[in-house]
Amino acid sequence: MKAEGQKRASIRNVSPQIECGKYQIKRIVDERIEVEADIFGDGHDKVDAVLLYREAGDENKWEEIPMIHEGNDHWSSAFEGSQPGIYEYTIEAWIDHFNTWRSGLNKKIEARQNVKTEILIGAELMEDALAQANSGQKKQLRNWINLLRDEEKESEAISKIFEDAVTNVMYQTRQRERATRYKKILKVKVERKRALFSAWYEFFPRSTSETPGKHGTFKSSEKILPEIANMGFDVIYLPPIHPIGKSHRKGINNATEAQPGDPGSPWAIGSEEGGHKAIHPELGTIDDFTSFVKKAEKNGIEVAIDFAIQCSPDHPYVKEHPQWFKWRPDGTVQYAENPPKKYQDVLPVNFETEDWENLWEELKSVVEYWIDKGVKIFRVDNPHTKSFIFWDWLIQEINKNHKDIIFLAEAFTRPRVMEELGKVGFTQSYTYFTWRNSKEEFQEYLTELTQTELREYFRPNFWPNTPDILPVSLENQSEASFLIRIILASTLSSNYGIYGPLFEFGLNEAYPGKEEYTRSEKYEVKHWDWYRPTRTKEIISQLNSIRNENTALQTTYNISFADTDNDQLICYSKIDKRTGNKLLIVVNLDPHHTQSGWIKVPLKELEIKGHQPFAVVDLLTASRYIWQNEWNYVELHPQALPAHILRIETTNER
Ligand SMILES: O=P(O)(O)O[C@H]1O[C@H](CO)[C@@H](O[C@H]2O[C@H](CO)[C@@H](O)[C@H](O)[C@H]2O)[C@H](O)[C@H]1O
Repeated sequence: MKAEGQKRASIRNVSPQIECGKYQIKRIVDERIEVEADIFGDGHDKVDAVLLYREAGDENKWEEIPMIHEGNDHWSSAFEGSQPGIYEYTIEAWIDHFNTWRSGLNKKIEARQNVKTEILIGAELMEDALAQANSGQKKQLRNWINLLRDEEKESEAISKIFEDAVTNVMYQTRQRERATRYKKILKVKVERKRALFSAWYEFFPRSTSETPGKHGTFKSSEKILPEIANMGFDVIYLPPIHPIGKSHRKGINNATEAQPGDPGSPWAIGSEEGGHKAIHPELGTIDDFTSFVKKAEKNGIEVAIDFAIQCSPDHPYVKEHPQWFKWRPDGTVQYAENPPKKYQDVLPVNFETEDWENLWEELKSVVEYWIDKGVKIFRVDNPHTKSFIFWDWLIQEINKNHKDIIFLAEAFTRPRVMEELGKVGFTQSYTYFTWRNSKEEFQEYLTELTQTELREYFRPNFWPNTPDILPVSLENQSEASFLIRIILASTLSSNYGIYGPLFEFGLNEAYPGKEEYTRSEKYEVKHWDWYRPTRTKEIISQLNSIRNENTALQTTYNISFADTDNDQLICYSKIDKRTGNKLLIVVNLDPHHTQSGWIKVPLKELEIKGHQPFAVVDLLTASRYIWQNEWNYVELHPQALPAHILRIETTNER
């Protein structure tokens, strides 16, 4: 290229990008993508730069946004994706000759030097700009050139040079052939809002019958939808809904042998009644399922199903595609595991099979089958025991025709492995929240999730409990512990979920020596009084309404921790600058004792002027307080309410 050797701007350290642009970063619609870089030229000439972005596939149609110099050669700008899809972005920078000349001229004027020649150079720069100008701009440029060349009008010329009109025209007509384009085109996956803001409720449809001892169905599950909607959940997640195998079926309390009548674990997918595209007959028919999905939608709830790639020995795949399993010399397949857990009732699929292409296509067809039945959210079971390269392919393939599909990675494993799943495209991920307990642990973990590179690709979903986990923080604990955990989950993270109705009923009995529920629903049909009111239920409804009404709780990435003088009190602010919604949350982490102390309100971040009174309203109790100082006293009784969710009202309001 002709101008290649004339390029003088350097663009370095561009962020965000993951592993040199190998993976896409993640955002939702209308969420800002702040792009930063070090941009500089040789010598002392001034540089300028623009951020370029476009929807992928829209070749050549770049939108441009000026970049701002933040100082020390560091530049920034931001853009947003207006609809779900892949967007591309890059940077272009160049030596800004006009601005360089004008600031030199200014210095000479200030030093009272003769600027006659300088002004003539300015006229030449304007002449160069004519080639890029439209007809209106050409007219303006010619007038200014004449003025700059008129020796009689030097002072008029000087004041013209510094006018905004000149700045604008010279900016719009700048020469770009010597501009440097950043060497890479980076990508961001823009998703629908639910990818970042969701409240999940997991339950077993088989436990929804009104008659004790009877197997629940999709029809009986429909009846409890209003109850779940009243609590404010917007995603229902169902454990696998497919036929359950009989061979090596598990019994009560994870027994490796079932007794007659034991229903088996729903994750033991597949029997002579069908596999991953079939419905467990006792739950109903495919029509019952689609009707359930529609009823849920009417209640403002999306249905998420489980995608567990494993097969009971009775699954049709085992006979039809034996090449997808790793057979041992004794003619058996080693059962699946997630060490130290053993899944004796299921066979893992072998992702190293020679027939991997057919396997991948079949699994893709499973996801598409359920999308066709109205499902848009998949909770993926143990994705870390399947190959990353498969997930990378599958998620991209599905997103080609369905940009609104959400995949939640259920991987409680090593950090690097969980991170890789986020990188290859999982929309949301389960986290270590379940095992974080102290103020220091929460602060450290949230800082890692929101302030490091993880922020770009790992979207957390916080779960206080799951059918597999009754954590120590809830085991044998009272209502206060359940409230503390759900207040933390729903306010620290914009995506959160619970396994009900055990959570709202406060069920807390663990299997001896394990972090699991005793007599787990995973191996039994239960009978619950779904309509039993509990205080936890009431507070969950309140929390979900607060989340819906306060945009500051609709992202995880605006958290900022505040000082407290008591380690049992954790305090954090959440601010939405666009809407002006400002919250300050204080939680007593001690479920057994009243804790009191002083919290330091981040006045600057909340835009409160020091020593001016401001009102805070507790959204949980509607109590209103006027505070004046930076440090304020709080006292939280866990048996009453273990937290304040304070909305900062207008400053100076009494
Ligand atoms: O391995 P995780 O702890 O992440 O748990 C998930 O996957 C398990 C395997 O699918 C699943 O385990 C349940 O189903 C198994 C297969 O039927 C059975 O052997 C286990 O005893 C049972 O817990 C677990 O529920 C799921 O969340």
